[in-house]
Amino acid sequence: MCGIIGIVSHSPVNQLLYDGLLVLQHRGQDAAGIVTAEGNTFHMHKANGLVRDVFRTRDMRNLLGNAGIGHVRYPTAGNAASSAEAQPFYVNSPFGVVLGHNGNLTNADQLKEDLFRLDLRHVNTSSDSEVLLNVLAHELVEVGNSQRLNPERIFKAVSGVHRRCKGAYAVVAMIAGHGLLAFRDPYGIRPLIIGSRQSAEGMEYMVASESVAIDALDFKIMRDVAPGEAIYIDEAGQFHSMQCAQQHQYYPCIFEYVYLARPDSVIDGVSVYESRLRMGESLAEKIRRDWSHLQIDVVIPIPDTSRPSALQLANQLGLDYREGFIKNRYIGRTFIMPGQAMRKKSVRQKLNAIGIEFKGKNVLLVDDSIVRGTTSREIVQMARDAGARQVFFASAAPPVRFPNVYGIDMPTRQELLATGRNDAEIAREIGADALIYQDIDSLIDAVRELNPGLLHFDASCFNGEYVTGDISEAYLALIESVRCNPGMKDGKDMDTLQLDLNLVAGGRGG
Ligand SMILES: O=P(O)(O)OC[C@H]1O[C@H](OP(=O)(O)OP(=O)(O)O)[C@H](O)[C@@H]1O
Ligand SMILES: NC(=O)CC[C@H](N)C(=O)O
Ligand SMILES: [Mg+2]
Repeated sequence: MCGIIGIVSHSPVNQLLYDGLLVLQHRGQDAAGIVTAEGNTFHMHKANGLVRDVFRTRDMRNLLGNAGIGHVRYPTAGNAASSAEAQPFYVNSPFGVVLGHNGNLTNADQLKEDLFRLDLRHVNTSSDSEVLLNVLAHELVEVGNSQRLNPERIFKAVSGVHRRCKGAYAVVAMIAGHGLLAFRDPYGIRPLIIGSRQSAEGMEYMVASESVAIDALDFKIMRDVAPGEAIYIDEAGQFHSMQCAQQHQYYPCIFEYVYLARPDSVIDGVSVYESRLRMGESLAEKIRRDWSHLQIDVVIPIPDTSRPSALQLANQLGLDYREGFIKNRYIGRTFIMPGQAMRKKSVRQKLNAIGIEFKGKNVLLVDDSIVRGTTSREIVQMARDAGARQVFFASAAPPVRFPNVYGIDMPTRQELLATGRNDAEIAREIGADALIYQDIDSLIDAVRELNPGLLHFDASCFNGEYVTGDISEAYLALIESVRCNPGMKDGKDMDTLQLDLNLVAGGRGG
């Protein structure tokens, strides 16, 4: 999950894009970038780091123009450390296209090979997003046939992207001399929402990963971009939209509601905050039903994301809710940091216990999820060190047992605490006296009750069902071997691996 934003205005957009990226910072802390369009010229600045560190005043001054796109990166593919993979990406033909991507392509290797062999396009990074940009550029060439692009041709090119790309993609792009294009994959796995506002000179539009950016920039929410749909705002400020996928159906990622999104966002008609309250309610029901023998003195959230669930859980059970852990506001989200050593160190730097809330008490710690167990292991120990008698742990999400291949960086089963372990074994691993997980059906109900129109969700990290239908055991094994053998990224080994991936992709008709 990265954060993306695009704005078409009647006045300079550099500050708006910067402010929008700031409120999407929770979606990616590794790199940030902005491209603005001034006539046919793009101005770009991107680098590794947080938004506030990447953009200096001189960079902002250079970002001229009344339209632009921005990106905050949380890497899932390619090289996390490489600033060459910061987004947006640029390609000079046709016309000049820039693109920012949230998600992960599951057939990127096959596409890269096809681009080189069939489309005569070279992609020099290992980023799947640069592959996506080149597929879009190629499709734009195909439909344009050296003429100026119009909405119809642009939408036809997006249909071509849908035909070729597999996986998850929410995209913002700009075509030089034309306008702003945004689209969402045919399952709508990653979120994308549109806003507008009336200015003295006419309508202005924006698209963003989350509604919180639309609120913060004082635009009004129009609606979510539908799965498979594309939005195009031309140079004259005219709004166009079209369904570009032959088959399309909502399968939004349920982990957005569990952890990724900000609680003050509304995604696909569901308030993230309210869904978290409901997760707390159903967890409370489960405790009342199956765990009534636990003598709980106090409920303590693990800041930040679990707070609404923990609060509602305590309310439902008539228990005290206390802030037993204080969060250092200058440390970012630990789950989306690269590397286990950094994540582990940061939990201790980020959270500290308040002794009186633990001393001699039986505490129920509530977190939104347990993924690698980095947070829960440390936190249970901190509760014990602070004098807790018994430490119980509740997770507002079910066990995470399967890799995510759609834009969340958890590609290997080995790193997931719950893979191959039952609840009792997981409780032992994190050192808890009892462990209560949300049931998958209750999680889905908690979200769906807020928008009954959402019939399906991508819940693959909980149930192992991959909606795109192209995820084989061989694919997962290869992704894991790349992750577990970083040495294989160089030289012959990587070539062998690349070949294997192509065979896997080819074998399934990709
Ligand atoms: O089992 P783990 O691998 O530790 O992952 C799960 C933890 O990571 C996240 O917290 P994070 O610190 O990223 O962000 P938050 O402040 O939004 O809760 C999440 O809220 C859990 O606390
Ligand atoms: N989390 C994401 O959306 C990642 C986007 C892209 N796959 C990258 O690695 O940069
Ligand atoms: Mg957390």
